[in-house]
Amino acid sequence: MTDIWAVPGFTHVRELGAGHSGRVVQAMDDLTRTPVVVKYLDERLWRDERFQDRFRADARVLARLEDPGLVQFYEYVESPQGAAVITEFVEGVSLARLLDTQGPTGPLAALVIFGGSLMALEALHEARVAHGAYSPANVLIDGSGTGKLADVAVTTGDGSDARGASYRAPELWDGALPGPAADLYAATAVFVECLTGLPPFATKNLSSLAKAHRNEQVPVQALPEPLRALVSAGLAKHPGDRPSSAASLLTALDEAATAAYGATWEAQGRHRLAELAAATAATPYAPKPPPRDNGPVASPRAGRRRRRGPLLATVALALAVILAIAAFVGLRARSDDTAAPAANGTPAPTATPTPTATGLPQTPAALADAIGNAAAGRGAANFAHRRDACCGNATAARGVFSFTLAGPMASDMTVWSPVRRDPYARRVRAVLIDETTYVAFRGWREVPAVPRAGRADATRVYASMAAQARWGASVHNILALVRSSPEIRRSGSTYTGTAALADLVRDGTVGRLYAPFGAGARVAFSVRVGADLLPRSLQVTVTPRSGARARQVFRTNYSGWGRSVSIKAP
Ligand SMILES: Nc1ncnc2c1ncn2[C@@H]1O[C@H](COP(=O)(O)OP(=O)(O)OP(=O)(O)O)[C@@H](O)[C@H]1O
Repeated sequence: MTDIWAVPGFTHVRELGAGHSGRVVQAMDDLTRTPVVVKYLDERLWRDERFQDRFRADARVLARLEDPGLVQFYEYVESPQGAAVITEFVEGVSLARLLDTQGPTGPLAALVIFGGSLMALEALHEARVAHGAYSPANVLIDGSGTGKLADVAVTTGDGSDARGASYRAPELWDGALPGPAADLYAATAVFVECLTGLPPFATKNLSSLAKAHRNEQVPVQALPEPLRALVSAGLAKHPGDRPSSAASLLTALDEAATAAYGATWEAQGRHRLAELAAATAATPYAPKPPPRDNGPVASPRAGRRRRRGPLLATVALALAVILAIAAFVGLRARSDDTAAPAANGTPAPTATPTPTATGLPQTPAALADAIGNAAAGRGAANFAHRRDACCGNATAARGVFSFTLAGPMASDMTVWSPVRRDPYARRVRAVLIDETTYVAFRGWREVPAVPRAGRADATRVYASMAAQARWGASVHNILALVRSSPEIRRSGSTYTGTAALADLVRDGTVGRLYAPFGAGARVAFSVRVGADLLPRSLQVTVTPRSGARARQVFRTNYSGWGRSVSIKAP
């Protein structure tokens, strides 16, 4: 029985819950002391050979896939007693719980959730894996308002999960296996729920729900007008009529959002989402047991929200504001736990005591000084960096850097293209010291910062990817972004702002990162700090004047601040 089997090498900390696909336990990796989640698969799944075959293949891909929008997959363990999936532990709340306790999120936060999910789905689909069970229960939102998709590919796809039925694409009701187009349908259905509080077809039982998904018109009248076309496209009945990829739906989303809500929609939406996540974390919650597989399938949240009167909504809002303030302290206190697992599996050192909210920096200059001093005091950290681009140029890197306020950061990293079949998808080590980059591609080679004329060979391409990752992940980048922002907004431990591109380009260190985007590009950022004011994550979105089609997103997670490193030329 799965209930009595425990994966060796992990100490259970607490039960997180049990869903359709299994029992979920927070645990500690005994070797690396990293917090993880162990999902013990339901017997129905691990005894299903078709599931096993498919999941083994997906697990091999997922173990190599790193994306800030996906709960990091670590390992799939099989034994005669059961099977378990080991993943990253996310300190946060599920979107299901957020919707359950807070109701609709408002359009900007809904767009941030939808956009973040599409970005993660694009990474998955590029790797030829479908999520297969996208639903609010499988979107986890951390304290900075960043969503991560959990439970990737953990589904038989046989439609036996009644709770997922509200998001299930028409073709799945007809027996097709889950594919990318079904993921787009599910993500759009969840977007509708974020906007309205109800999934698109909130009907009573499986057969009328199946009929609605197959035949009923999408009810877009209740949605904000500028977002209707997005929903109609994502919920097209025929998979072939939906957008051709998550990236193309994301482009449409960005264009619609910018036209309707202005250039700062994303920063505002993330801010709102972080507030909602904080209020959710502070709201007592007892999830309802999942509906019986053939029972009513309308979202368990639906009935409750439909009955909410205006008075109740006002009281709930007031309570949420109070709780958000209370939750802020709690989230900050725990923020060290949320750092990405270190590149070498070493968890971050223990946090210093939480400062009070009134002691936090309030202006861009004060924040930059506080972060710079904190980082210089620790001197080194692990980082995981990813640059997602609409059309090529994607880069992933993971490693360690050393930081001083005066000089450029020295970095020792592994760098690669996360795009499948890209000629640079092979992982290569690079060491960057001052103006020199050393790349280990067919033996170590030294590449000067200003390359000689001539065709770029692989070593030089990797050197340029590593240089971008170094500056993209750098503390200098955070400081330049914060300093060039006319104002910053704080929500919990996350600061958001909009930086001035011209100032960034003039910056002697990170300028070369932004120069190619040209005048008129829009730079929005959000940086999450720990209680010790050390950076934990950074997200930067650069939208050139040419629009969303050329949009680039840089994301970096930091951990292991204060580790001792010595980065030397190889
Ligand atoms: N990686 C994770 N980090 C933190 N919490 C998690 C993680 N994965 C799941 N959880 C939490 O564990 C609980 C149970 O998760 P589970 O996946 O079983 O729920 P579910 O999605 O409702 O079920 P299912 O997908 O199996 O139908 C949920 O509260 C979920 O938020």
